Amino acid sequence: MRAKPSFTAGQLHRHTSPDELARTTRALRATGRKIAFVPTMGALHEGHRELMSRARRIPNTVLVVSIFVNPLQFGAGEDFERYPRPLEADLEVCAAERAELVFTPEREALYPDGAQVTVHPGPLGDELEGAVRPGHFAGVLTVVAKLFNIVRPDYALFGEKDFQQLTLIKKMVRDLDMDPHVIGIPTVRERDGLAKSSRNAYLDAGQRTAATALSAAVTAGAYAGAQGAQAVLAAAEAVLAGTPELEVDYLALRGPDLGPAPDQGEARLLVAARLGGTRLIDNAALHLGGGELGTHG
Ligand SMILES: Nc1ncnc2c1ncn2[C@@H]1O[C@H](COP(=O)(O)OP(=O)(O)OP(=O)(O)O)[C@@H](O)[C@H]1O
Ligand SMILES: CC(C)(CO)[C@@H](O)C(=O)[O-]
Ligand code: BAL
Repeated sequence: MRAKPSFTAGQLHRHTSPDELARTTRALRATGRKIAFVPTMGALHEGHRELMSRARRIPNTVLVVSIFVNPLQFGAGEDFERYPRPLEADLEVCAAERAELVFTPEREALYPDGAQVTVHPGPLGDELEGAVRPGHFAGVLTVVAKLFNIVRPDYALFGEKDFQQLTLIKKMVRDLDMDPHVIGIPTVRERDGLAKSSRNAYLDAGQRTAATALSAAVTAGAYAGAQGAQAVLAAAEAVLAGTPELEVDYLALRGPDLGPAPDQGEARLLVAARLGGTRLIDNAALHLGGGELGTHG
């Protein structure tokens, strides 16, 4: 018989084995505690801390954080190799945020046979981020589905910074009848508006200044919402045009679930751009038409 996993409430426990983590979360659920899960790729910053802090505030929950740089979601020539992996500092952040379980699997533990069976994200997976990063969302949904099966969370928290990812995870949970309640958390920003992101560490001083144009563009677009779609795009484009260092991959106005934008009502403005070898994304919620001011999510 397998030993019962040892667990001391209030302490951080690190697991690298999927089986061991699954047994621990199962045992915790049997004691009546709920599981709140924050999946990450590490290099933890204030955005991740906000997800953890929100998770912790759900009553009677154990906070589980995963740290795994998922090779399946990186394309050839992307930054898988150089992605920052400051594990010791990350474990300190998890402890400071009072996580009780942190999962840091090796690649072989999650993909013992490679990844032959994967999750197909459907048409939205080929649009926006998916058009620029083919296969990215199949990689994201596959690892998230695996992590959900291992952790069996009651709640799973994701950032709105990666809005298309959040939308597709909600869709996967609905379409594949999964259990977790998916919670989206608004984007945490630097004082000048730049969305916090692990990839901001790649930026040199000049690029860091230029990077503020992404949030400035979606904010300008959001505030033009009352004048309609054309005005939104024109306002955002004007900001982007003022920062020629940015190579824009897309600026797109969509509905709140990333379908076509409505003539009036809730919408999302999304942008992606490259600065040298660094790719950044941002987005904002807005209200189209009706004379109301847009909001910045
Ligand atoms: N600024 C932020 N505000 C809120 N949530 C965030 C923020 N940045 C990342 N997250 C969320 O944290 C989770 C883990 O993201 P990840 O580890 O990829 O961090 P990241 O900073 O987005 O990294 P990257 O630079 O690779 O995009 C995701 O749900 C993501 O949306
Ligand atoms: C959800 C995720 C942890 C899957 O690898 C990743 O895409 C991320 O960090 O946003
Ligand atoms: N935060 C999204 C993960 C990625 O860009 O690969």
